[in-house]
Amino acid sequence: MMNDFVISASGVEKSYESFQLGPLELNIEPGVVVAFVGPNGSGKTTLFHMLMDIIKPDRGEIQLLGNALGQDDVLVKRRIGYVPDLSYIEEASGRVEEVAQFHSHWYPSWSAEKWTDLSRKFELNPMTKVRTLSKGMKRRLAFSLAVAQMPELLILDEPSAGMDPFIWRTMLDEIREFANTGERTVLIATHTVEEVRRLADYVAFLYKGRLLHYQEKDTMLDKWRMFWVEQQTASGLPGEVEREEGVLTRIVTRDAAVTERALEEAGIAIVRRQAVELDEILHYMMRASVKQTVEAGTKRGD
Ligand SMILES: Nc1ncnc2c1ncn2[C@@H]1O[C@H](COP(=O)(O)OP(=O)(O)OP(=O)(O)O)[C@@H](O)[C@H]1O
Repeated sequence: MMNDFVISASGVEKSYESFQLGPLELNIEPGVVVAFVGPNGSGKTTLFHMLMDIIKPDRGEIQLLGNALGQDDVLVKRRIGYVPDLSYIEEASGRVEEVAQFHSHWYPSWSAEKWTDLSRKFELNPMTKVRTLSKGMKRRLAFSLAVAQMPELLILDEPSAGMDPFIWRTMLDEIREFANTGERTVLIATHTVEEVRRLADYVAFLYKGRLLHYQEKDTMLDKWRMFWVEQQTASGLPGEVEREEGVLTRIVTRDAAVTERALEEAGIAIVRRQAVELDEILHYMMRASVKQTVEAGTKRGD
């Protein structure tokens, strides 16, 4: 399996007692920022752990930066910056500058200049003992170390958790600047819509271990629409995600063009149309997934 993707996952599965991830197909091209969204327990961290080879998939194949996982791991890992959900920083001993020193030896693309800049912006005192840092400060440190590595691939698992709003803005600016060259790839798991809005080129929506949507954010914003129609229409139009009957019927669609065509063919005029905001799209995705799961369960008699 040779390709130009930064990440390529095929038929990847991982099962725990009460959770199954996959089967997952995912191809991520270089130079993009992908936001992984989805409710708690949908599998974001599990997926990142598999990418980082912290856990092994039960089935399937993952290629990272052109290498199958499990081969040349050390060399590949040196090209990846990773901010885990529970950072190893929690257990790091020594002072901030010692941890940075250690990093600089390990990662060949380490930029001392970038580290100096980030440690200043994130107010990291080189002499402070890492274990005495507050939760948010540890997060700042983990983020700064990962970015100063200047990796080809940056994987961030809820990086803003515990950060104050002021420093959060600094982090967003840094991620944007980091991704701006168009050569580096960033994966970010987040519950913050603003991070998706400001950073993402692609949105990956996970629900109960399944990748239900993987789409360019701008395409998504173009395709999702709300239509209001006067006449009653058969429900379940192509693209329809949700509807609300009233004086006018409001239809939410994830594919405006196909829904519009179906309405046209049925001779039904759209009296009003409106764009759907990103937070609403994520909300509807979530609701549609819950509904599908309940319906599938009812059919199976769960
Ligand atoms: N070692 C494990 N043993 C058993 N179950 C596990 C293990 N690790 C993860 N899980 C389960 O896998 C599921 C997915 O968890 P994961 O942490 O990947 O979700 P997430 O999308 O990152 O959630 P959050 O948004 O809360 O961070 C959860 O139900 C979790 O309990």
